[in-house]
Amino acid sequence: MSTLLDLKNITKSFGGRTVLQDVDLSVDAREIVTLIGPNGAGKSTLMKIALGLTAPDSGEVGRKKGLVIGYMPQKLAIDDTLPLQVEDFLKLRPGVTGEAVDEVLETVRLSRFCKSPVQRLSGGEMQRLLMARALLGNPDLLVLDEPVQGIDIAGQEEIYRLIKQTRDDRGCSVLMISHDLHLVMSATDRVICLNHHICCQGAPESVRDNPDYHALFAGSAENISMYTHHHDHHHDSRGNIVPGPHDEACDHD
Ligand SMILES: Nc1ncnc2c1ncn2[C@@H]1O[C@H](COP(=O)(O)OP(=O)(O)OP(=O)(O)O)[C@@H](O)[C@H]1O
Repeated sequence: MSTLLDLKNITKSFGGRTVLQDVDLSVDAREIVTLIGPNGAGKSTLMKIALGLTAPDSGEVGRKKGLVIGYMPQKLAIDDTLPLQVEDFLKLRPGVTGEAVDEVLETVRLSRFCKSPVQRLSGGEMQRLLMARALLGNPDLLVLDEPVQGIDIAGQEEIYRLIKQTRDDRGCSVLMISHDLHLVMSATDRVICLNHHICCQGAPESVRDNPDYHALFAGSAENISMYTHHHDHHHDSRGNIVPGPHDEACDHD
């Protein structure tokens, strides 16, 4: 199986504060990998390092030769007064053909909106349009930064379904950030639970049942009271790793 992305021992600090400590991240061909973790855990920083937008302080970043990446940002602000139809927005990409635009609009199920002003799209439709734009270059790897932020549950389910369908149909890999393990479960092969370092990773079901996941999302993970966990580390108030168990972090035991 070929590996598209291979990051090893990535460490990154900002202003003397360690945001990523010895983090490994790999994405194989046709694999869907989801990064989850609390606010400020370093997810976007790791993604930017993977994309080559930020340099790590140390560690190795390997990308498959000739790798084409399609990036979908969290949000895109478009001036309300700008007269811009959905299909014109996609045609802004240099060298894109009308045929390619029709094809990606079909993929994200927005064909019927091709003449609509982008400002009239709902939150979920706008996210699908951003996904269409990311697909225009026929990427080997689709990188999605919180693709469902601010979208209602039905819209979220649709986008996750679409992501999985896109991988199945196009054979591309996906790396995405999410805050919600429950919703991404059906649309991901591997979940990496990040809080400055990798707390746990694996198939979604194994992460869901992992005590470290429950410790990280204490209070928000479902059925939290059912779990008893024994950590070999905890996090201080700045998120740094401190060896040994922490009674406060285990309040819900
Ligand atoms: N360019 C920067 N300069 C200084 N600090 C930064 C920079 N980029 C990120 N940080 C800090 O690094 C930490 C991790 O940020 P990052 O955006 O990677 O977290 P995240 O897990 O994506 O968070 P969220 O879920 O809130 O988006 C945060 O405390 C952030 O303030």
